[in-house]
Order: sequence, then C-alpha cells, then structure tokens
Amino acid sequence: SPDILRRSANYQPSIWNHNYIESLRIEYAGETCTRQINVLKEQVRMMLHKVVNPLEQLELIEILQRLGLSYHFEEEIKRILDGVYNNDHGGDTWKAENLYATALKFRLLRQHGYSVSQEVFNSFKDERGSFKACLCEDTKGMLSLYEASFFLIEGENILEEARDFSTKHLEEYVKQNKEKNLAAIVNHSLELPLHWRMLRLEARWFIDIYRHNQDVNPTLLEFAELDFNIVQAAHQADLKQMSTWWKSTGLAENLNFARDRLVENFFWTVGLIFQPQFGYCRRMFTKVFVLITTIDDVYDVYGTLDELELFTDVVERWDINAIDQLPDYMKICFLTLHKSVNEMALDTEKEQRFHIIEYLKKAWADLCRSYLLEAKWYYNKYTPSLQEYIENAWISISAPTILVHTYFFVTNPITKEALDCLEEYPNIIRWSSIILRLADDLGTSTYELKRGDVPKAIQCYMNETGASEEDAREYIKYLISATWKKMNEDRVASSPFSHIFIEIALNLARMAQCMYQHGDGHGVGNHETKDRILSLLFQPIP
Ligand SMILES: CC1(C)[C@@H]2CC[C@@]1(C)[C@@H](OP(=O)([O-])OP(=O)([O-])[O-])C2
Ligand SMILES: [Mg+2]
Ligand SMILES: [Mg+2]
Ligand SMILES: [Mg+2]
Ligand SMILES: [Mg+2]
Ligand SMILES: [Mg+2]
Repeated sequence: SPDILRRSANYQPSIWNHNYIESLRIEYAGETCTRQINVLKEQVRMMLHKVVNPLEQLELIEILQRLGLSYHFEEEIKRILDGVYNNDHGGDTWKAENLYATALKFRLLRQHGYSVSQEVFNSFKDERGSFKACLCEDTKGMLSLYEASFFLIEGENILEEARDFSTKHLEEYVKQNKEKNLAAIVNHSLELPLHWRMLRLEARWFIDIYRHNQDVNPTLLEFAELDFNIVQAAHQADLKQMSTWWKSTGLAENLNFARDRLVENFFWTVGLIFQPQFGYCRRMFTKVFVLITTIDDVYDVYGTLDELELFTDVVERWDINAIDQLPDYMKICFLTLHKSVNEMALDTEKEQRFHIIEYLKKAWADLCRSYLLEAKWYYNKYTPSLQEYIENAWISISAPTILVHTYFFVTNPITKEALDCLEEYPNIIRWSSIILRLADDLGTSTYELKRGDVPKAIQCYMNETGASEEDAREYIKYLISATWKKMNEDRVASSPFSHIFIEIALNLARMAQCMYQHGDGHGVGNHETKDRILSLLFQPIP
C-alpha cells in the first residue's frame, strides 16, 4: 500500500554478474590434476613419515596447516601429536626448549584437543613471576607465544599475561620496522591471531609468504598452489550451481529492497567448510544464507509491524494455505523459504529415513520471532539493556538457524541425543552466535542506525552506561575475546556432535571476524571483501 513510508537501506545491486559466473571456465579439475596432486600428496606423506626430530615434526605440521594442506593428513598428524604428547608426559622436556618451541608445541597440542597446562610457560618467568624482559628480543618466540595465548580458557591468567606481554612487544617491533618481511607477518597476526582466522584466506595469504621463505620446500609450495587451485575449482562448481538457482528464485528483483548478495553469501559458506567433498553442504548453506539475508531485510528494512506479525505467524504455522493474508512480496518470500527448506528435509528423508522438518521449521520460527521482537523495539523506540539485547540478538543474528541446518547437512547417522541437545541450542552454538552477533554489530551498526534499525550492542551499552562509542566498541571487542575463551573450552569438551560440526561452529565465528574486519563487508561490500572473494573464488594461483 503506497501510503506507508517504508525505510530503504539503499543497498547497491550485486557487483557480481551472473553471466560472468555462469561462463566461468573451471581449469583445475579432471584427470591430469588428480594425478598430479596424488603424486605430490604421497611425497608429502613420506616427509611426514620420515621426520623424527620432535621440533621438526611440529614445524612440518605447522607449515602444512598454514598452507591449507593439513586436511589431507589428519591421521599422520594425529599419530605425530600422540607421540609428542605421550613422550612429554613427564613434562621434563618442556623445560629444555626455547620459548618458540614450547609455545608451538603448546598451541598445536591444544588446537588438536590435548590437555596441556599453561604452567609450561612458568619456566619463562622471573623470580617476581613476570615474563623475563630478555624474551622481548626473541621476536619469533614472542610471536609463537602470542599465537599460543589465544587458546586460553577462562581463569588462565598466565596465558592472559602472555597475550598482553607478547602483544606489547610485538607492537613495539612493528613500530621499529627493522625487518620488513617479519614485520609484515607480525602485523598480520596482531590484526587477527591465527586461531581466529578464516582458513582459506589464511592459506592464500601464507602461500605467498612461504614462496619468499629462504628455506622454502619446492614440493610443499607446488603442492600448496595446485591444491589451492583444485579446491577453488570445486568451489566454483558449487557457486555456478547456486548462481543459477538464485536467479531462478526471482527474489532479487521481486524483493529489490533486500540485499542481492549471492556471491558474498557463498563466500560465507567457504569460510564455514572449504574441503572439496562438502559441496552439498556449501550449496545448502548458500540457500540458507541468502534466505536469511532476504528475510532479515524484510524485518529490518521494509516490512510494517502488521505485515511482520503476519509473516511470523505464517512461518510458525509453516502452512502454505495460510499465506492469503500476506502482501505479495511476503508470499514470494515465504513460498521460496517453504520450498527450499522442505527440499532439504526431503534429502534427509531419502538418505536417512529421518523426518527433520520439525527441527528446521522451529529454527526458522525462532529466528522470525527474534526478528519480530527487534522490530517491536524499533517501532516502540525502546532501547534494551545490553544483556536483554544479547539474549535475543544471539538468535536474531541467525547463527542458531545456520547451525541447526548444519547438523543435518553433515551428520549421518542423526542421533536422538544430539537432537535433544540441538533443540535447546548447546553452548558451542551460543558462543559462535554471540561472536557473530557482536562482530556483525561492530561492522554493520553504523549503516543500520542511519537508515533506521533496532539499537545494536554498541548503542545498548552506551545507553546503559553513558560510555562513548569508542569505549563501547572496545567493550564489545572485549566481549568477543571473552566469548572465545568459552568457545575454546567447549570446542574440546565431549559432545554428541561430530568434529566437523564443531569446526563449522568455530569457522562461523572466524568468518564473522573476517567479514567485518574492515567494516561492513557484506551489505555495503567494501573493496577488501571484493579482493578477498576475487583471490579465493575467481583467481587461481598462477
Ligand atoms: C549472514 C548474516 C550474518 C545474516 C544475514 C546477512 C548477515 C551478514 C547479517 O546481516 P545483518 O543485517 O547485519 O544482520 P542483523 O544485524 O540485521 O541481525 C545477518
Ligand atoms: Mg537488490
Ligand atoms: Mg539486518
Ligand atoms: Mg536483523
Ligand atoms: Mg547487522
Ligand atoms: Mg606456480
């Protein structure tokens, strides 16, 4: 109805052309590539079998991880780390090593779920209990300590000190800028620690660093470059399919107030799971992400409160016979959602004879209810306390919806135990959601508030405490850091969920910090996101 004044986010059209995507020639696929990569893979497997010195073993694992190759060698890596862990049970060899080696070992063991105490760093403290000042000359050791410190859990004050101590001295080092290359590597880590980084982006960046390494191993470099291109080719195949699907839905033109961000949404899915064999998962994720993006804009930008009440009711009922009351734009939106989600349920039905629609529609109903509450707060000009805001906003950021779908995309057999846990959203989902929400608010709230949206974490904190925006942003960053400690604890705790499910929950938090590292990388689409997408999805390594 024309008389309603509707907000507009003035989102620009997609910068990616569907025909360009459809015409993409996928080079790195087929027989020749497979043969080449298998030769290289076996050569590296031999390297893993032959290396005996514990530090060299750890350094090889570290290089493979940073080059994005470790997913080929999970067993070999586990065998080596079992050995390192069991040999050290006496704990005496920790003392002999330098800071670099101790921190590397600590980090890799913790990363892979072994329990190692923060006390191993006590041998680097002086009689007053502070880290020895002389350590700050050892930049490699400082960097290793810095990266290790991000595996801390709540209450580990030695690791807290380690993070502060190493950060201070590494920032000093960058300022002095003595050695260009190392300064660039240190600065990269200071921007975002390894533990928080989007895996594929990190691999692409490190391959270029490694190429200029003085003791580069040519086999590893060749393997890393070829494997990166083969993985990229698998992603391109997924992207082509989803671009064709997205065009067929007609949502972009029929709801042209909403973000048309198929490629950016696909980029999110690559951040969640990159391994080539998870193409189905990426393709289904893409549908979930574009539907969330569109429906989020229905609630945040375009819908009147009456319309939003109606839409929420229809999603809760999940009944296509209930849509007559909806305005046309909502009919198209709901029918697309209904069709897509029912098809996902049908896939699981066929594959596992398991009926999951109840779980999927509950995830969407929870999401829409949380959207509706925000819309009511907006229309009633209500600013909640930060706590009250987050209690709803960890749902409205859509992470629980994404992770409930994830469980069904990557799990066979589905278990009752996991389903019961899933219904009340386990901690791992909560921490990932809070990180995504807070990172999103840091990145998107400036634009959202300009066009009109519910007060976000920063504004709620400012309103509650009278803090400045700058201090509020610092506090939100502190909350992200604090939530990572909980994530670090729950990611290794026993759970009814598979390793890959936990990894995806972790990657969702990482992807959030990557996407919003330079402001709103998703909606507004800054050049960093464009450059990252070009290098990850469109440009093979020459
Ligand atoms: C993928 C997403 C994380 C999800 C859909 C698009 C997003 C980038 C974000 O969009 P945004 O409008 O910033 O969410 P919110 O602030 O309205 O909850 C919510
Ligand atoms: Mg549009
Ligand atoms: Mg929004
Ligand atoms: Mg929203
Ligand atoms: Mg936002
Ligand atoms: Mg080359």
